[in-house]
Amino acid sequence: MPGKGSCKIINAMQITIALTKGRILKETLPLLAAAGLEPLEDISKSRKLIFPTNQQGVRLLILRGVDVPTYVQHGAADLGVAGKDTLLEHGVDGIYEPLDLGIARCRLMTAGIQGAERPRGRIKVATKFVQSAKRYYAAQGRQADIIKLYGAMELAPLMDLADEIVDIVDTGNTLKANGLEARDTIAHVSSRLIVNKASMKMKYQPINALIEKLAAAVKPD
Ligand SMILES: Nc1ncnc2c1ncn2[C@@H]1O[C@H](COP(=O)(O)OP(=O)(O)OP(=O)(O)O)[C@@H](O)[C@H]1O
Ligand SMILES: O=P(O)(O)OC[C@H]1O[C@H](OP(=O)(O)OP(=O)(O)O)[C@H](O)[C@@H]1O
Repeated sequence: MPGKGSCKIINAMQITIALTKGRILKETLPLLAAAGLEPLEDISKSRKLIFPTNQQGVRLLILRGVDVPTYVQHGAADLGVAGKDTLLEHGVDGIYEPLDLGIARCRLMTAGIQGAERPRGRIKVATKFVQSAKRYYAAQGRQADIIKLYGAMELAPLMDLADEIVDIVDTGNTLKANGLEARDTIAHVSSRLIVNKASMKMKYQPINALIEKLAAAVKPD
């Protein structure tokens, strides 16, 4: 018969993984499957946010990307998968980043109107990546007024809301379709496995086993 304390031990071994929904989720699920971890139902056909898996005690949370580091930082999830762009914005206090999963690759870049001269003095920059933009322009010695947007950044230079934007670029098609050109690369982005620092200590064995299996599943560059 299990004693009173055994429940705690089982809970301590519960592993919660926060996944970023959308394009990252699509690329994460095959990696998890290769590591032997699969949700018990089709996530794409469900409105649920928590999914048990084929491994007892391991569950998946489906979140917006921006919320994944928050769940992991506070220990509401032990592990997470998030884009490097999101991690650069959020900061990595209380979080380890042990593995580059090599998925959802893109670049965080500055962009502006095709052929337009870049302003010399103070520059207006529209972006949802406020922290990364601030750091980037400061490192360049440029004075920048950062305007926070939540999407469709490409519109900002066209409507004269901003001189430049800081956004994700992959093929460059979105910029081109809107008459913009990519300028400087701020960061190379891919999705990372992140781990709560306390969880890494308390649940070292199962977490490390998962990291090793995922590392083996990651495609080399
Ligand atoms: N065109 C792209 N190619 C490859 N990876 C991308 C691309 N766009 C975004 N990503 C990566 O995927 C992550 C999620 O982007 P996605 O566009 O799916 O969601 P979002 O619009 O940023 O967030 P939400 O849907 O929560 O508002 C980004 O944080 C980035 O790491
Ligand atoms: O260089 P490209 O290949 O065109 O990709 C870049 C675009 O991809 C992302 O948007 P997404 O397609 O995810 O749409 P979103 O606006 O919903 O984020 C990102 O915000 C860029 O707009």
